Amino acid sequence: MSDLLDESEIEAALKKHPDWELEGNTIRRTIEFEEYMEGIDFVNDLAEIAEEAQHHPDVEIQYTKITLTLTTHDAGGLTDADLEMAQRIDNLVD
Ligand SMILES: C[C@H](O)[C@H](O)[C@H]1CNC2=NC(N)=NC(=O)C2=N1
Repeated sequence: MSDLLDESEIEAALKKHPDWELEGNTIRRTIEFEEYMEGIDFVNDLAEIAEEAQHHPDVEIQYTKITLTLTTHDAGGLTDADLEMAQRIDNLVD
């Protein structure tokens, strides 16, 4: 089982990933796209990455606004797997 991150590790991670916010035992990022299908294409690209990593964000689609929520369900909170996926998502967006 992955080790849960402690408060200082989470604080450091959020400084490294300023587009993400702590929400309980998850981190969340919202991305606004110009067009609906741009967001859908992004979600499809992300799904490939998540499946390869076997670490899947929760995805909320609100027209052109995509909200991603990361937590490690098997561990009941945030782990390094979430930080690694947050970095991969940031790379995909940039
Ligand atoms: C067997 C499979 O690797 C596990 O169920 C994976 C799948 N994707 C996952 N995604 C997330 N976010 N948390 C998990 O604990 C998790 N576990």
